[in-house]
Amino acid sequence: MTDTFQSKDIPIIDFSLFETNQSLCAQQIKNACENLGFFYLKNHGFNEKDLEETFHRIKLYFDQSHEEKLNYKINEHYYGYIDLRQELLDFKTQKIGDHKESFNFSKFDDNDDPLAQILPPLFNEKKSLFSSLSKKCHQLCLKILQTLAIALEIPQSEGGKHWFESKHGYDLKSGDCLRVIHYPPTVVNNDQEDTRAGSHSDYGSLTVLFQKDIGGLEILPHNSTEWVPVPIISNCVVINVADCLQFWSKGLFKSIKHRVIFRKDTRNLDRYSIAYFFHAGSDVVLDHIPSKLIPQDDDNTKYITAGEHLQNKLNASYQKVY
Ligand SMILES: O=C(O)CCC(=O)C(=O)O
Ligand SMILES: [Fe+2]
Repeated sequence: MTDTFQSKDIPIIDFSLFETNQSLCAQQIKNACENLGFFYLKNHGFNEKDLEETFHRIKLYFDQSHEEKLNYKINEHYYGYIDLRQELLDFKTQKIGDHKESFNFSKFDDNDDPLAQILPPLFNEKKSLFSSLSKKCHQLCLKILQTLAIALEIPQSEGGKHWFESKHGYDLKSGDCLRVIHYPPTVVNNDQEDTRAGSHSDYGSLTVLFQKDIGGLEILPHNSTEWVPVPIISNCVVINVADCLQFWSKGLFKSIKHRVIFRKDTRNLDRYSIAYFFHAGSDVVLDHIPSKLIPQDDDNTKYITAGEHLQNKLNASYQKVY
């Protein structure tokens, strides 16, 4: 990767290839995960009308009073409402928290588990919209992992293209989270620093990101010093590799830093986005991926679980105790 990397170099992968030419799809996704760790996906299968309706609901939710939102504030499992400035993604350099508020949904339970997350009324009324989005994001990520397993040539005897799947079941306890985010306009004047979301990498295996109307997302490609905008491309979702998959693949797949800045032209506008953070089950041991393309471990390698990996990351990034 050189310093001349530009937005137009971010790969756009046509996911209809998953049905028509899986090995080509696998090669393209593997290349993107190895080189940049960030790519657009078109023909991803999400219904544009449902996404419109979801964004509309999200706006209604964040338009409510602060008191109302605090009735469902984030709990010890990291699900619920997260206040403005409460999260500090770039905890090493930023002095104040991100200029955003968000709501984290746990995975949706079909069995009416009494311990399941209680949703605010505005989300509960449209629960099926959010539950189907959560499940579709999860299924998409499973397919992406299938393509990686194909490209990694994981032997059939080890599970072949399904190797990652049982480790990421929707029914497993994990850090998976559908997050909706509202970035209000900045109140800080021009010569002071403020940011919508500080520089960070994501924690799990993969992230699916839906941006809408207002740009500001930027990436810092591996070995580069220049931030590169990730413009909104209609009908495309953004996929990125996250830290756990980078760790698990011994650095073959890149989890790169990204951030959301206040662009001059849109700093006075609200921005909304939706992210699905896709994780391995908390008890899954991040041991060797059976592929000759993954560097071998030495005998002293100590394996940790996906849950331990995530906890290390989370402990550092929240300012407040719950
Ligand atoms: O809102 C965005 O575009 C990016 C959000 C993000 O990177 C995150 O929440 O991890
Ligand atoms: Fe992120």
